[in-house]
Amino acid sequence: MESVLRRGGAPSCPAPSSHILRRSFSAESAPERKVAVLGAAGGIGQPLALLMKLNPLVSRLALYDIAGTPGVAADVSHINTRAEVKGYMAEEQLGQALEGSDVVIIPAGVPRKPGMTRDDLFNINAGIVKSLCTAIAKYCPNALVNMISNPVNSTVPIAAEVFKKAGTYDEKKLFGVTTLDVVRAKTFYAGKANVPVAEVDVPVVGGHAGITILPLFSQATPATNALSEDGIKALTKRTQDGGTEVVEAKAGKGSATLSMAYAGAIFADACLKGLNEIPDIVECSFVQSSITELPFFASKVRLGKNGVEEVLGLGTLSDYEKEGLENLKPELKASIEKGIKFAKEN
Ligand SMILES: NC(=O)c1ccc[n+]([C@@H]2O[C@H](COP(=O)([O-])OP(=O)(O)OC[C@H]3O[C@@H](n4cnc5c(N)ncnc54)[C@H](O)[C@@H]3O)[C@@H](O)[C@H]2O)c1
Ligand SMILES: O=C(O)C[C@H](O)C(=O)O
Repeated sequence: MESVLRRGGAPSCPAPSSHILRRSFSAESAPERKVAVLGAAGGIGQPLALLMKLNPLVSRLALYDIAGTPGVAADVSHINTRAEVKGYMAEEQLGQALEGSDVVIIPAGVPRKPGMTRDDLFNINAGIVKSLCTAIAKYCPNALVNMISNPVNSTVPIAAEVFKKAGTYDEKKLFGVTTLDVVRAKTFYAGKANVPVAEVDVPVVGGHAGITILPLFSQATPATNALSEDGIKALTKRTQDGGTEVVEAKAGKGSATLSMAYAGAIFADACLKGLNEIPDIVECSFVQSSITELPFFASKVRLGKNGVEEVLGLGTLSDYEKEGLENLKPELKASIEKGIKFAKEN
């Protein structure tokens, strides 16, 4: 089944999920699935908790944060949908939050302020991600991990090293969430190409920071003649700078939260569908990869009952995209190595 999400547009949660679910299961007969959100009381965590509560594929929803989760959990738990919601606060409850989880989503950590790069978050977020992943290795080593915390280009390698040290690493189960780049590329492309956004697909490859974000507009569908070379360059730059656009507009009050929660919900939904063996679920994600010489790379990935079923290739690139690909490699390589070094030394 072609992923409704891949075709594009309209909010996938809950409508497309329900649509797909109707074909496969009734909400009651869908497998039991526990989703944990770590950082659930934050700017992303709260709307993401809401969207996961609306997802009929979720039967248990664990909301964990170092503060504020009882209120968020009580609030979300009143919504009359399938998932049973529990809030967990402070480190001593982290194990309980994680136990039995099928999918763990991590939006824990500090966001950018204007003038900062994602890498400027490394010093704080690397430690947070490391300690959360240590707990995941202990309490739910088989869960699919959806890493949202920035800098994703480094936090995913950190998670991989933590899992390797614990002896639980399975490269099929670790994902850097780059869905927001795809969401942005689709929106910006639809606007400029004058095509219905719900029909648009644009792969975005590479990583999740600045020039490492490489949208492949040459592969965008529906194809268009409406875009000049300069138009494509401008769309590429806007996609790469999408996060900064929001950080600047929020003027010190954080980074993308609502669009990120939407993107995170799309990706978690795809993971759940894969686990439930719904065929042909394809999303872009930053995963362990051998499609380039870099050990982690974002590209289209086919999801299945064990997580990554297949890392799809890059397809045919335009000359402009080929140049972008070569240009991004040094920065992405350095961010990956920085994460690995941190995890090995701490
Ligand atoms: N991957 C992406 O596309 C993407 C998009 C937007 C934001 N982000 C990143 O997501 C992260 C969160 O952003 P936000 O706007 O929600 O920030 P926020 O400050 O609003 O929320 C972060 C939450 O994490 C919690 N937290 C901190 N340490 C924790 C720990 N050890 N365990 C559990 N929870 C902890 C905080 O209490 C807070 O509630 C940032 O790093 C941001 O850069 C990524
Ligand atoms: O830009 C940020 O710092 C947050 C996030 O990575 C985004 O792309 O919106």
